[in-house]
Amino acid sequence: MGIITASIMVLTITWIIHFAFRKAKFIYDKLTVFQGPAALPLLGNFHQFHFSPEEFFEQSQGIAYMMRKGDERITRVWLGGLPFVLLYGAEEMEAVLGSPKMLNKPFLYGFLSAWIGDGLLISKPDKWRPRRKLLTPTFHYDILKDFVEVYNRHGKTLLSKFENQADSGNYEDVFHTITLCTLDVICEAALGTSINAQKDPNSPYLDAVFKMKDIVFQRLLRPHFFSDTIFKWIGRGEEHDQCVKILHDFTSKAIYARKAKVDAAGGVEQLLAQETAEGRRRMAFLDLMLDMNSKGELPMEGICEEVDTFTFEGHDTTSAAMNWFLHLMGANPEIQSKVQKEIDEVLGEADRPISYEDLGKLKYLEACFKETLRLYPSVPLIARQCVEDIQVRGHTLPSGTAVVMVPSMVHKDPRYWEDPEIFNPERFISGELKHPYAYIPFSAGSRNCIGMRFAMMEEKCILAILLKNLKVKAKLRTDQMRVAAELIIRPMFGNELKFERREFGDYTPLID
Ligand code: HEM
Repeated sequence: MGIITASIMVLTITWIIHFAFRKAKFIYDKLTVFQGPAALPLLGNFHQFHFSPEEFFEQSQGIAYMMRKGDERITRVWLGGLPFVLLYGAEEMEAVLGSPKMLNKPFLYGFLSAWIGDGLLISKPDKWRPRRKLLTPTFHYDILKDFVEVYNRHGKTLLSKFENQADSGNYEDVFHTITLCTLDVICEAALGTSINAQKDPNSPYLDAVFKMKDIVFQRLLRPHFFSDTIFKWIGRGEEHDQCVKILHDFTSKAIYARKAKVDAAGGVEQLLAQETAEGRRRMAFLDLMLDMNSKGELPMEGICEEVDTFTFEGHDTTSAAMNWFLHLMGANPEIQSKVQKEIDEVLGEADRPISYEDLGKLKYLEACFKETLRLYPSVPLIARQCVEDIQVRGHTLPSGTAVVMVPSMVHKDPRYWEDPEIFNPERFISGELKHPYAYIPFSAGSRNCIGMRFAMMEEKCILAILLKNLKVKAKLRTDQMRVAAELIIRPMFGNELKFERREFGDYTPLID
């Protein structure tokens, strides 16, 4: 019996090794057609990378540029035994992002799962498909209109902070201040309750949000912490678990409290009608999801993971974009004046809230925002996992390969963009995209950003409030700014801005 068991074990192990070896060889053979830096056995290109926010991203882009072959924008990198393929051409992006076979995310996204569960951002296609179909109508304009009041209110709080800064006459790094504002917006939109981040920035919830992002990012940079066991044992596992508890306690308390109100009123519609009659109707994504729950379409657990997903994905991305936009305004005074002229024309002199209709008229501001995202797409890398072989420009990307797409590179490809380094919003007014996948700040294809319209409206509203009332100047020129790529891209030396109050009709630039 012992001999039989031992023989079966030996045969099984031999078969596994044989299978793994054949698979590795298959992948290796397929990937050798792509250019990439020379790799060492087992280590791959690991030793050639510097795993820091300012270096890793720059190095990856540098390698990708250096290794390009003809018209192809494909580079291969081995991190240890793991094959990665970097793509940065529009055709290549289309082959991946437009493919129904490429909906899986690589394991690295899983480091977020303790926080955002199996929500839209990281779920596997079988779970993702029906969930995305269910939630897409939630982001329709008819619903988003209701959030304009939320953008206005939190935008005004941000304005009052910057007005105080204007009175001091100092340059200050505004990155964190803006993040608190976008957190206020997304938490209220998702949960229906205000977290008052701008007024009370020291709450345990906020502390946990910032710590958790740092923990996840630090883990991404340290492959020896990829294993859960090692991470828990010698990494920041304990701190991680404490943060997750605080984050989940906070959101589930709000979710279950709202559910209790819905149940007591006899349904979401009844509760909203009651609240409207009392003059305090405030819609949130949560209400829509609780309605889905009452129809048996979405379990409570699903609501929790999607609320956490929206709050995670919906605050840093919008904050990064708003920060870069203000930097670019502060570095390009003529363009700033043009935006202010449009704001004055659309909003007039009176101090009034911005309406949904106003947002539709702010075309030049929108072009400036799109141009900001071209130069500084908030999400530095978009990745997919091949679970079957796919064809990219006549080559096979074998199953098992992780594909990493770099939006900032396709956004600066001279084949699609004239003078790609220049901040020129006019290109979004007059020009047409030369390729639909040449501009992908919100990703593209069926797994693109579900919050894109929400984000565009939020940004336009808050930025119009700020620029209606303030002039801005950036301390550094754009060519002096360096990018640090974390979960989002941020200005490495901070975003130092100075403000001055402005009146209707004043288009003179702010000078030192
Ligand atoms: C300027 C702001 C934003 C930018 C640049 C942005 C960008 C992106 C990108 C590039 C992706 C694809 C990520 C990937 O596949 O790895 C994505 C996905 C996603 N975003 Fe956004 N995002 C923004 C704002 C928002 C907001 C405000 C929300 C929520 C209200 C949101 C919710 C999501 C969700 C849930 C996904 C996953 C979608 C899916 O896989 O079905 N995003 N976003």
